[in-house]
Amino acid sequence: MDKATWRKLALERRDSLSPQVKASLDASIVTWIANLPEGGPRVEPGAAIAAYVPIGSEPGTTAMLEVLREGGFRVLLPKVAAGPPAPLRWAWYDGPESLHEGRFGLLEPSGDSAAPDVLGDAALILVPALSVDRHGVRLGRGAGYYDRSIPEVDTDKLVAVVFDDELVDELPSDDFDVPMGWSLTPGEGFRRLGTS
Ligand SMILES: Nc1nc2c(c(=O)[nH]1)N(C=O)[C@@H](CNc1ccc(C(=O)N[C@@H](CCC(=O)O)C(=O)O)cc1)CN2
Ligand SMILES: Nc1ncnc2c1ncn2[C@@H]1O[C@H](COP(=O)(O)OP(=O)(O)OP(=O)(O)O)[C@@H](O)[C@H]1O
Repeated sequence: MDKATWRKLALERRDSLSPQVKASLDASIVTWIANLPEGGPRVEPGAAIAAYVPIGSEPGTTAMLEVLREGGFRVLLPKVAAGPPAPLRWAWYDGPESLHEGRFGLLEPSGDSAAPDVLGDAALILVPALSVDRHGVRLGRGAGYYDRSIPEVDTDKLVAVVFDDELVDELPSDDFDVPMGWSLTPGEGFRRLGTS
């Protein structure tokens, strides 16, 4: 099965989740994040953590940004620039009222973008994904934004956030795919990838 077919199937499955089931799965994801670093990657108090603003059927809610802030972490969020796919820009999260709609219906911080290399300061990067496999291969939305943004980042800092049935044995991969070191799912929490 090619990436496009995997993507289509994952999106169809996500769209078929009832609002109640989705809300309960999202709440579990928020709890795992609120309990960091328990059971997950090492992060020091006050560290910068890059996250994303979940929209539509994506796993999680903005509550995960709030619990990170309440936990004393500084939160970076991606901003998509105009034009063809390019490395993501990053800005600091400053509360729900500071988010506004950007490209593709995404919610982004309204503040100025930080320096392009600010991602290097992040202790952890929560990466939105449609699926991830046990070797760390991530399936995203297909524009290559994250692959362009994180090539230099340590694998141990990269966490693909997916629903449990989206953690699979093997996905098709390309040379430019940046491997993830962890998955985060509602049922299993943080799990290391790529060790087998
Ligand atoms: N919440 C969230 N934020 C994120 C991502 C994500 O997957 N989720 N990204 C993960 O990379 C980046 C944005 N990547 C995206 C890539 C493609 C499309 C997309 O829907 N493309 C459609 C065109 C839709 C339109 O033109 O309105 C397409 O290509 O068919 C959206 C976002 C950065 N921020
Ligand atoms: N580092 C890179 N530099 C330039 N182009 C890239 C890079 N990484 C990926 N691409 C291009 O991006 C396109 C999409 O890649 P892929 O299907 O892996 O996206 P994805 O990781 O699923 O998407 P996203 O990161 O937006 O969620 C490919 O056509 C590929 O050529």
